[in-house]
Amino acid sequence: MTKTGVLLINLGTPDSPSVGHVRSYLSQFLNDPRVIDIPWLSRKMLVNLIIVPFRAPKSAKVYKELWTDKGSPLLYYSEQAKELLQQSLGEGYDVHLAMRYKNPSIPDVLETMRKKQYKKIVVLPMFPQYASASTGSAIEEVMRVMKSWWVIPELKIISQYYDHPLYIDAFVERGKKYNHHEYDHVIFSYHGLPERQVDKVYNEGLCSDHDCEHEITAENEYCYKATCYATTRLLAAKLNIPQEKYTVSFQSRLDQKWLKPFSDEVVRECGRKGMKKLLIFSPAFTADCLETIIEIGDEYQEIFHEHGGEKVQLVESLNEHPTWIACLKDLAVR
Ligand SMILES: C=CC1=C(C)c2cc3[nH]c(cc4nc(cc5[nH]c(cc1n2)c(C)c5CCC(=O)O)C(CCC(=O)O)=C4C)c(C)c3C=C
Ligand SMILES: [Fe+2]
Ligand SMILES: [Fe+2]
Repeated sequence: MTKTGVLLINLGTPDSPSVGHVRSYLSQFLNDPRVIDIPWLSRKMLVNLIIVPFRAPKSAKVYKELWTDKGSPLLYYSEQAKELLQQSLGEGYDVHLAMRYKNPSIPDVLETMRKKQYKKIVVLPMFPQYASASTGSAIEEVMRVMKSWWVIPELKIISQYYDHPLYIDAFVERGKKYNHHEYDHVIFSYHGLPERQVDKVYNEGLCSDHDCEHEITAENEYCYKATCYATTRLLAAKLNIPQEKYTVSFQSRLDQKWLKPFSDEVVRECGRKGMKKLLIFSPAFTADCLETIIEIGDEYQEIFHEHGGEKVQLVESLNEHPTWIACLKDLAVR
Protein backbone atom coordinates (compact mmCIF):
# COMPACT_ATOMS: atom_id res chain seq x y z
CA MET A 1 0.00 0.00 0.00
CA THR A 2 1.23 3.48 -0.78
CA LYS A 3 -1.66 5.40 0.65
CA THR A 4 -1.64 7.62 3.75
CA GLY A 5 -4.37 7.13 6.36
CA VAL A 6 -5.59 10.24 8.17
CA LEU A 7 -7.27 9.76 11.55
CA LEU A 8 -9.39 12.70 12.68
CA ILE A 9 -10.32 12.46 16.36
CA ASN A 10 -12.97 14.42 18.20
CA LEU A 11 -14.12 14.15 21.80
CA GLY A 12 -17.23 12.01 21.50
CA THR A 13 -20.86 12.19 22.40
CA PRO A 14 -23.47 9.73 23.73
CA ASP A 15 -24.96 7.18 21.29
CA SER A 16 -28.40 8.65 22.02
CA PRO A 17 -29.82 11.17 24.52
CA SER A 18 -31.24 8.39 26.73
CA VAL A 19 -30.20 8.44 30.41
CA GLY A 20 -28.50 5.05 29.93
CA HIS A 21 -26.39 6.16 26.97
CA VAL A 22 -25.52 9.48 28.63
CA ARG A 23 -24.52 7.62 31.82
CA SER A 24 -22.30 5.26 29.87
CA TYR A 25 -20.67 8.19 27.97
CA LEU A 26 -20.04 10.25 31.11
CA SER A 27 -18.67 7.20 32.90
CA GLN A 28 -16.11 6.45 30.15
CA PHE A 29 -15.21 10.15 29.80
CA LEU A 30 -14.87 11.07 33.47
CA ASN A 31 -13.08 7.85 34.48
CA ASP A 32 -10.24 8.89 32.16
CA PRO A 33 -7.29 9.76 34.45
CA ARG A 34 -6.32 12.61 32.12
CA VAL A 35 -9.78 14.16 32.64
CA ILE A 36 -10.33 13.64 36.37
CA ASP A 37 -6.67 13.55 37.37
CA ILE A 38 -6.91 12.43 40.98
CA PRO A 39 -5.84 9.10 42.59
CA TRP A 40 -7.60 5.98 41.26
CA LEU A 41 -9.80 5.21 44.28
CA SER A 42 -10.85 8.83 44.78
CA ARG A 43 -11.71 9.11 41.06
CA LYS A 44 -13.76 5.89 41.07
CA MET A 45 -15.73 7.05 44.13
CA LEU A 46 -16.21 10.64 42.96
CA VAL A 47 -17.13 9.77 39.37
CA ASN A 48 -19.13 6.55 39.81
CA LEU A 49 -20.90 7.34 43.10
CA ILE A 50 -21.40 11.09 42.87
CA ILE A 51 -20.85 12.86 39.52
CA VAL A 52 -22.28 10.32 37.05
CA PRO A 53 -25.43 9.29 39.02
CA PHE A 54 -26.39 12.94 39.65
CA ARG A 55 -25.27 14.36 36.31
CA ALA A 56 -26.55 11.71 33.89
CA PRO A 57 -30.31 12.47 34.22
CA LYS A 58 -29.70 16.24 34.04
CA SER A 59 -27.30 15.95 31.09
CA ALA A 60 -29.72 13.59 29.30
CA LYS A 61 -32.41 16.31 29.41
CA VAL A 62 -29.98 18.76 27.82
CA TYR A 63 -28.87 16.22 25.21
CA LYS A 64 -32.56 15.72 24.30
CA GLU A 65 -32.79 19.46 23.51
CA LEU A 66 -29.59 19.28 21.48
CA TRP A 67 -30.42 16.13 19.48
CA THR A 68 -31.54 16.56 15.87
CA ASP A 69 -32.88 14.13 13.28
CA LYS A 70 -29.26 13.78 12.12
CA GLY A 71 -28.18 12.87 15.67
CA SER A 72 -25.65 14.70 17.85
CA PRO A 73 -24.21 17.84 16.18
CA LEU A 74 -20.65 17.05 17.34
CA LEU A 75 -20.75 13.75 15.48
CA TYR A 76 -22.46 14.87 12.29
CA TYR A 77 -20.34 18.02 11.87
CA SER A 78 -17.21 15.91 12.44
CA GLU A 79 -18.44 13.39 9.83
CA GLN A 80 -19.10 16.23 7.39
CA ALA A 81 -15.56 17.56 7.93
CA LYS A 82 -14.22 14.04 7.32
CA GLU A 83 -16.12 13.71 4.00
CA LEU A 84 -15.00 17.15 2.79
CA LEU A 85 -11.39 16.49 3.77
CA GLN A 86 -11.51 13.19 1.87
CA GLN A 87 -12.80 14.99 -1.25
CA SER A 88 -10.13 17.62 -0.91
CA LEU A 89 -7.23 15.20 -0.34
CA GLY A 90 -8.23 12.86 -3.15
CA GLU A 91 -6.99 9.39 -3.98
CA GLY A 92 -3.66 9.22 -2.19
CA TYR A 93 -5.35 9.50 1.21
CA ASP A 94 -8.07 7.71 3.19
CA VAL A 95 -9.68 9.85 5.88
CA HIS A 96 -11.19 8.18 8.97
CA LEU A 97 -13.01 9.67 11.96
CA ALA A 98 -12.92 8.36 15.53
CA MET A 99 -14.24 9.65 18.81
CA ARG A 100 -12.18 9.49 22.01
CA TYR A 101 -15.27 8.42 23.95
CA LYS A 102 -18.05 6.20 22.60
CA ASN A 103 -18.46 5.77 18.85
CA PRO A 104 -16.92 5.37 16.34
CA SER A 105 -14.28 4.26 18.85
CA ILE A 106 -10.53 4.67 18.37
CA PRO A 107 -9.85 0.88 18.70
CA ASP A 108 -12.50 0.01 16.05
CA VAL A 109 -11.37 2.66 13.58
CA LEU A 110 -7.70 1.83 14.07
CA GLU A 111 -8.44 -1.86 13.44
CA THR A 112 -9.98 -0.89 10.08
CA MET A 113 -6.92 1.25 9.38
CA ARG A 114 -4.47 -1.53 10.37
CA LYS A 115 -6.02 -3.84 7.79
CA LYS A 116 -5.47 -1.22 5.07
CA GLN A 117 -1.68 -1.44 5.62
CA TYR A 118 -1.06 2.27 5.17
CA LYS A 119 2.46 3.41 4.46
CA LYS A 120 1.89 6.33 6.79
CA ILE A 121 -0.76 7.40 9.35
CA VAL A 122 -1.48 10.99 10.36
CA VAL A 123 -3.20 11.39 13.75
CA LEU A 124 -5.06 14.68 13.74
CA PRO A 125 -7.09 15.54 16.87
CA MET A 126 -9.71 18.21 16.17
CA PHE A 127 -8.52 20.33 19.13
CA PRO A 128 -6.44 23.36 18.07
CA GLN A 129 -5.12 24.01 21.61
CA TYR A 130 -3.31 21.14 23.39
CA ALA A 131 -4.81 19.95 26.69
CA SER A 132 -3.89 16.68 28.34
CA ALA A 133 -7.63 16.06 28.88
CA SER A 134 -8.44 16.29 25.14
CA THR A 135 -5.47 15.94 22.74
CA GLY A 136 -3.26 14.14 25.26
CA SER A 137 -5.94 11.58 26.00
CA ALA A 138 -6.72 10.97 22.31
CA ILE A 139 -3.04 10.44 21.50
CA GLU A 140 -2.54 8.16 24.51
CA GLU A 141 -5.44 5.98 23.33
CA VAL A 142 -4.01 5.77 19.79
CA MET A 143 -0.62 4.76 21.25
CA ARG A 144 -2.22 2.17 23.55
CA VAL A 145 -3.88 0.49 20.57
CA MET A 146 -1.00 0.81 18.11
CA LYS A 147 1.67 -0.49 20.46
CA SER A 148 0.36 -4.05 19.90
CA TRP A 149 0.54 -3.82 16.09
CA TRP A 150 3.22 -5.94 14.46
CA VAL A 151 3.78 -3.34 11.73
CA ILE A 152 3.76 0.22 13.02
CA PRO A 153 3.87 2.46 9.94
CA GLU A 154 5.38 5.88 9.66
CA LEU A 155 3.39 8.00 12.09
CA LYS A 156 2.73 11.71 12.31
CA ILE A 157 0.97 13.07 15.39
CA ILE A 158 -0.31 16.62 15.43
CA SER A 159 -0.43 17.95 18.98
CA GLN A 160 -1.72 21.45 18.39
CA TYR A 161 -2.23 24.14 15.76
CA TYR A 162 -3.82 27.10 17.59
CA ASP A 163 -1.75 29.53 15.47
CA HIS A 164 -2.28 27.89 12.07
CA PRO A 165 -3.20 30.79 9.73
CA LEU A 166 -6.04 28.80 8.13
CA TYR A 167 -7.60 27.88 11.50
CA ILE A 168 -7.45 31.55 12.49
CA ASP A 169 -8.80 32.68 9.09
CA ALA A 170 -11.68 30.19 9.28
CA PHE A 171 -12.86 31.68 12.60
CA VAL A 172 -12.26 35.21 11.30
CA GLU A 173 -14.46 34.44 8.29
CA ARG A 174 -17.17 33.04 10.60
CA GLY A 175 -16.88 36.17 12.78
CA LYS A 176 -17.12 38.59 9.86
CA LYS A 177 -20.73 37.51 9.35
CA TYR A 178 -21.38 39.69 12.42
CA ASN A 179 -20.23 43.28 12.58
CA HIS A 180 -18.56 43.52 15.99
CA HIS A 181 -19.20 47.28 16.01
CA GLU A 182 -22.88 46.42 16.52
CA TYR A 183 -22.07 44.57 19.78
CA ASP A 184 -21.25 46.08 23.17
CA HIS A 185 -18.62 43.45 23.94
CA VAL A 186 -16.98 40.35 22.46
CA ILE A 187 -16.25 37.24 24.56
CA PHE A 188 -13.79 34.53 23.53
CA SER A 189 -15.08 31.62 25.62
CA TYR A 190 -12.89 28.49 25.77
CA HIS A 191 -13.71 25.15 27.38
CA GLY A 192 -12.40 25.30 30.95
CA LEU A 193 -9.81 23.10 32.68
CA PRO A 194 -8.83 22.54 36.31
CA GLU A 195 -5.98 24.96 37.18
CA ARG A 196 -3.87 22.03 38.40
CA GLN A 197 -3.94 20.55 34.88
CA VAL A 198 -2.21 23.58 33.37
CA ASP A 199 0.21 23.70 36.32
CA LYS A 200 1.35 20.17 35.43
CA VAL A 201 2.66 21.41 32.06
CA TYR A 202 5.62 23.05 33.80
CA ASN A 203 8.83 21.42 35.02
CA GLU A 204 9.35 24.32 37.37
CA GLY A 205 6.78 26.58 39.00
CA LEU A 206 3.09 27.01 38.29
CA CYS A 207 1.12 28.50 35.43
CA SER A 208 0.73 31.69 37.48
CA ASP A 209 4.55 32.10 37.49
CA HIS A 210 4.46 32.50 33.70
CA ASP A 211 2.99 35.35 31.75
CA CYS A 212 0.47 33.09 29.98
CA GLU A 213 -2.05 35.85 29.38
CA HIS A 214 0.44 37.81 27.28
CA GLU A 215 3.11 35.67 25.62
CA ILE A 216 4.04 32.25 24.31
CA THR A 217 7.47 30.99 25.37
CA ALA A 218 9.34 27.68 25.20
CA GLU A 219 8.02 26.90 28.71
CA ASN A 220 4.33 27.61 28.18
CA GLU A 221 3.77 26.59 24.55
CA TYR A 222 1.75 23.54 25.69
CA CYS A 223 -0.10 25.45 28.41
CA TYR A 224 -3.76 25.48 27.37
CA LYS A 225 -4.35 28.83 29.06
CA ALA A 226 -1.41 30.40 27.19
CA THR A 227 -2.53 29.04 23.81
CA CYS A 228 -6.15 30.18 24.40
CA TYR A 229 -4.89 33.71 25.03
CA ALA A 230 -2.54 33.50 22.01
CA THR A 231 -5.42 32.29 19.79
CA THR A 232 -7.49 35.24 20.97
CA ARG A 233 -4.73 37.76 20.20
CA LEU A 234 -4.49 36.41 16.64
CA LEU A 235 -8.27 36.48 16.13
CA ALA A 236 -8.75 39.92 17.66
CA ALA A 237 -5.92 41.39 15.55
CA LYS A 238 -7.42 40.05 12.31
CA LEU A 239 -10.92 41.14 13.27
CA ASN A 240 -9.69 44.58 14.42
CA ILE A 241 -11.25 44.19 17.86
CA PRO A 242 -9.45 46.49 20.32
CA GLN A 243 -8.24 44.94 23.60
CA GLU A 244 -10.71 46.87 25.76
CA LYS A 245 -13.61 45.49 23.75
CA TYR A 246 -13.06 41.78 24.44
CA THR A 247 -12.63 39.32 27.31
CA VAL A 248 -11.12 35.83 27.35
CA SER A 249 -13.05 33.44 29.60
CA PHE A 250 -13.52 29.74 30.34
CA GLN A 251 -16.79 27.80 30.36
CA SER A 252 -18.20 24.45 31.57
CA ARG A 253 -16.45 24.33 34.94
CA LEU A 254 -17.03 21.46 37.36
CA ASP A 255 -15.75 23.37 40.42
CA GLN A 256 -14.25 26.68 41.55
CA LYS A 257 -10.63 25.66 40.97
CA TRP A 258 -10.94 25.85 37.17
CA LEU A 259 -9.40 28.48 34.89
CA LYS A 260 -10.86 31.94 35.46
CA PRO A 261 -12.64 34.16 34.61
CA PHE A 262 -15.71 31.95 34.22
CA SER A 263 -17.72 32.72 31.08
CA ASP A 264 -21.12 32.70 32.82
CA GLU A 265 -19.85 35.28 35.34
CA VAL A 266 -18.45 37.48 32.55
CA VAL A 267 -21.83 37.34 30.77
CA ARG A 268 -23.62 38.24 34.05
CA GLU A 269 -21.25 41.14 34.66
CA CYS A 270 -21.76 42.47 31.13
CA GLY A 271 -25.53 42.48 31.77
CA ARG A 272 -25.09 44.26 35.10
CA LYS A 273 -22.97 46.94 33.40
CA GLY A 274 -25.89 47.75 31.10
CA MET A 275 -24.62 46.06 27.94
CA LYS A 276 -27.31 44.90 25.54
CA LYS A 277 -25.58 42.84 22.84
CA LEU A 278 -22.77 40.29 23.19
CA LEU A 279 -20.88 38.43 20.47
CA ILE A 280 -19.35 35.13 21.65
CA PHE A 281 -16.67 33.08 19.89
CA SER A 282 -15.83 29.61 21.20
CA PRO A 283 -12.54 28.81 19.45
CA ALA A 284 -11.59 25.63 21.37
CA PHE A 285 -14.41 23.82 19.58
CA THR A 286 -14.14 23.07 15.89
CA ALA A 287 -17.65 21.61 15.66
CA ASP A 288 -20.81 22.93 17.25
CA CYS A 289 -21.83 20.78 20.20
CA LEU A 290 -23.60 20.83 23.54
CA GLU A 291 -21.14 23.38 24.92
CA THR A 292 -21.75 25.91 22.14
CA ILE A 293 -25.37 25.38 21.09
CA ILE A 294 -26.87 24.88 24.55
CA GLU A 295 -24.42 26.38 27.04
CA ILE A 296 -23.68 29.56 25.11
CA GLY A 297 -26.68 29.76 22.78
CA ASP A 298 -29.36 29.03 25.40
CA GLU A 299 -27.96 29.21 28.94
CA TYR A 300 -25.82 32.36 28.54
CA GLN A 301 -28.66 34.02 26.62
CA GLU A 302 -30.90 33.35 29.64
CA ILE A 303 -28.31 34.63 32.14
CA PHE A 304 -27.72 37.78 30.07
CA HIS A 305 -31.43 38.42 29.76
CA GLU A 306 -31.96 37.98 33.53
CA HIS A 307 -29.31 40.66 34.13
CA GLY A 308 -30.70 43.27 31.75
CA GLY A 309 -29.05 42.21 28.49
CA GLU A 310 -30.86 41.48 25.25
CA LYS A 311 -28.93 39.37 22.75
CA VAL A 312 -26.15 36.81 23.03
CA GLN A 313 -24.93 35.99 19.51
CA LEU A 314 -22.91 32.80 19.20
CA VAL A 315 -20.47 32.72 16.27
CA GLU A 316 -20.99 29.36 14.55
CA SER A 317 -18.17 26.86 14.95
CA LEU A 318 -15.96 25.81 12.04
CA ASN A 319 -18.05 22.73 11.21
CA GLU A 320 -17.86 22.38 7.39
CA HIS A 321 -16.21 25.76 6.66
CA PRO A 322 -13.99 25.47 3.54
CA THR A 323 -11.07 27.30 5.17
CA TRP A 324 -11.21 24.86 8.11
CA ILE A 325 -11.12 21.95 5.65
CA ALA A 326 -8.13 23.64 3.97
CA CYS A 327 -6.46 23.86 7.39
CA LEU A 328 -7.00 20.13 8.04
CA LYS A 329 -5.64 19.38 4.57
CA ASP A 330 -2.52 21.44 5.17
CA LEU A 331 -1.94 19.72 8.53
CA ALA A 332 -2.38 16.29 6.94
CA VAL A 333 -0.07 16.78 3.96
CA ARG A 334 2.56 19.08 5.39
C1 LIG B 1 -11.50 21.66 24.06
C2 LIG B 1 -11.76 20.43 24.25
C3 LIG B 1 -12.19 19.91 25.55
C4 LIG B 1 -11.51 19.86 26.75
C5 LIG B 1 -10.12 20.34 27.05
C6 LIG B 1 -12.41 19.28 27.72
C7 LIG B 1 -12.11 19.08 29.06
C8 LIG B 1 -13.01 18.61 30.01
N1 LIG B 1 -14.37 18.38 29.86
C9 LIG B 1 -14.90 17.94 31.05
C10 LIG B 1 -16.26 17.59 31.30
C11 LIG B 1 -17.29 17.58 30.34
N2 LIG B 1 -17.21 18.03 29.05
C12 LIG B 1 -18.38 17.74 28.39
C13 LIG B 1 -18.68 17.99 27.07
C14 LIG B 1 -17.76 18.36 26.09
N3 LIG B 1 -16.42 18.65 26.26
C15 LIG B 1 -15.83 18.91 25.05
C16 LIG B 1 -14.49 19.25 24.80
C17 LIG B 1 -13.50 19.35 25.78
N4 LIG B 1 -13.58 18.97 27.09
C18 LIG B 1 -16.87 18.80 24.05
C19 LIG B 1 -16.66 18.97 22.57
C20 LIG B 1 -18.05 18.47 24.70
C21 LIG B 1 -19.43 18.31 24.05
C22 LIG B 1 -19.80 16.90 23.71
C23 LIG B 1 -21.12 16.78 23.00
O1 LIG B 1 -21.70 15.68 23.06
O2 LIG B 1 -21.64 17.72 22.36
C24 LIG B 1 -19.26 17.08 29.31
C25 LIG B 1 -20.62 16.45 28.95
C26 LIG B 1 -21.75 17.35 28.96
C27 LIG B 1 -22.25 17.62 30.34
O3 LIG B 1 -22.70 16.71 31.03
O4 LIG B 1 -22.15 18.80 30.74
C28 LIG B 1 -18.60 16.97 30.53
C29 LIG B 1 -19.09 16.34 31.81
C30 LIG B 1 -13.84 17.85 31.98
C31 LIG B 1 -14.00 17.36 33.41
C32 LIG B 1 -12.66 18.28 31.34
C33 LIG B 1 -11.28 18.41 31.84
C34 LIG B 1 -10.83 18.19 32.99
FE1 LIG C 1 -15.49 18.85 28.15
FE1 LIG D 1 0.40 28.65 31.79
